[in-house]
Amino acid sequence: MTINDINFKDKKALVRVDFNVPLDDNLNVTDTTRIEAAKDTIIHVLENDGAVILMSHLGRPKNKENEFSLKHVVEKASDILGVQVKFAEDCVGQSAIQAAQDLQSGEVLLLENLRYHDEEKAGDSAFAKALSQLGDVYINDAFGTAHRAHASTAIIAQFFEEKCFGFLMNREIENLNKVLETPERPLLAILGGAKVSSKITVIENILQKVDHLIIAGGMAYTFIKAQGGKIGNSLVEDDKQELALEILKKAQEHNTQIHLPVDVLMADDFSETANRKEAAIDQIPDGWMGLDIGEKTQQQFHDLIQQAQTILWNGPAGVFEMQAFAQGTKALGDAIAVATKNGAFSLVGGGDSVAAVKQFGYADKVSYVSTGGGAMLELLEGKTLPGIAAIVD
Ligand SMILES: Nc1ncnc2c1ncn2[C@@H]1O[C@H](COP(=O)(O)OP(=O)(O)O)[C@@H](O)[C@H]1O
Ligand SMILES: O=C(OP(=O)(O)O)[C@H](O)COP(=O)(O)O
Repeated sequence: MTINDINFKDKKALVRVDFNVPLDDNLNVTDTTRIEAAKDTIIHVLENDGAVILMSHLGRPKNKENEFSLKHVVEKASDILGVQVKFAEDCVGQSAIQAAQDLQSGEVLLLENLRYHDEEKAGDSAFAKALSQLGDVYINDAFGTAHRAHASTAIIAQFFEEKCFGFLMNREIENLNKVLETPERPLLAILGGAKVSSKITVIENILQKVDHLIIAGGMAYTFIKAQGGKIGNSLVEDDKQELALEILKKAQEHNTQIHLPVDVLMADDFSETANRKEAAIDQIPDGWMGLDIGEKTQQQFHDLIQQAQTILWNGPAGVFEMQAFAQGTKALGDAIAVATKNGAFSLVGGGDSVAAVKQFGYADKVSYVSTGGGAMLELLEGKTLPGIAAIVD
């Protein structure tokens, strides 16, 4: 059953969205991407004479702290949707039931943070049932939370006859499939970021599928050291060196070419004002650390990216949060933008990678930017996401 098969007339659609958006110190929303991404699903229900009840979590509250209240999101959501969004002080109980009952077709109601109740994360069945009684149809459009087996994502679906994914969820799955299932080749994956250990399953799963794999960022030094290189004080996970060698060997078996940086921009301190120098990647002296890829590497990666037909990017090439070490990540973004303009399909995902792409102005120059961090990584690891399985099953 897809969203287009459902008749929403005079029905209330209970829509799980991921409105887990960043707020500043004054509790204003600073990035509206996830709200905008859910818009077409919400508008579809309204245009088909239904009403929408939105449910989401915000942050990781412990004790119903005000800073995690979804009331801070109401104004931005109203602006984006072009409809005044109503708000229920709780997601279950009398206030929620009354607000849902009063809701008319064409109206939108946002429920208070699901995680104000421990039952949400516990995947509590009675809580899921109570939520389900607010609506007639269930739509899951919360891709960013699809890797969580929570009440509103994985448990609630069983209480509905009519249930489906929203448009965002469909888009995310479709675009990921363009990379993982039916890529135009050559397929290139670029993995960066800080730790090998947090992405090891991604590397292992990706290795079997891609033609080329670039390993950049802080992750690269564990591979360089494992091969006998001198990495000075660069980030390293010594207990993962053996694994790094195994990965290099496996890549050969799969005929996958792994590309590591050949040079590095190093610094004598982890700070914006540190002294900086370029060096060969395996010749970093003690007291220095690699914080970005060097110019030669940027050029090599640029050329490699131009040869790819499908490009997946997760994880920055350096400490891009500091301007002094942002150049390598910018160069990757630039190269991917050029390749995309020339016809390649490019997908970017991961919290920090997406932040970098937006910060440097490449969000509109790649084919698809995922709204999921952890969710996208788990899909890349080859896992089935509970939020997806609950609808498909
Ligand atoms: N050479 C490096 N040394 C230390 N940290 C690095 C290095 N390169 C990148 N990083 C850091 O990695 C972090 C991002 O990693 P990660 O969370 O794995 O990315 P993503 O969220 O895109 O999956 C950034 O904070 C960045 O500063
Ligand atoms: O922002 C989210 O995850 P992400 O930062 O990995 O994309 C989701 O809303 C999930 O939140 P959670 O990691 O608190 O379960």
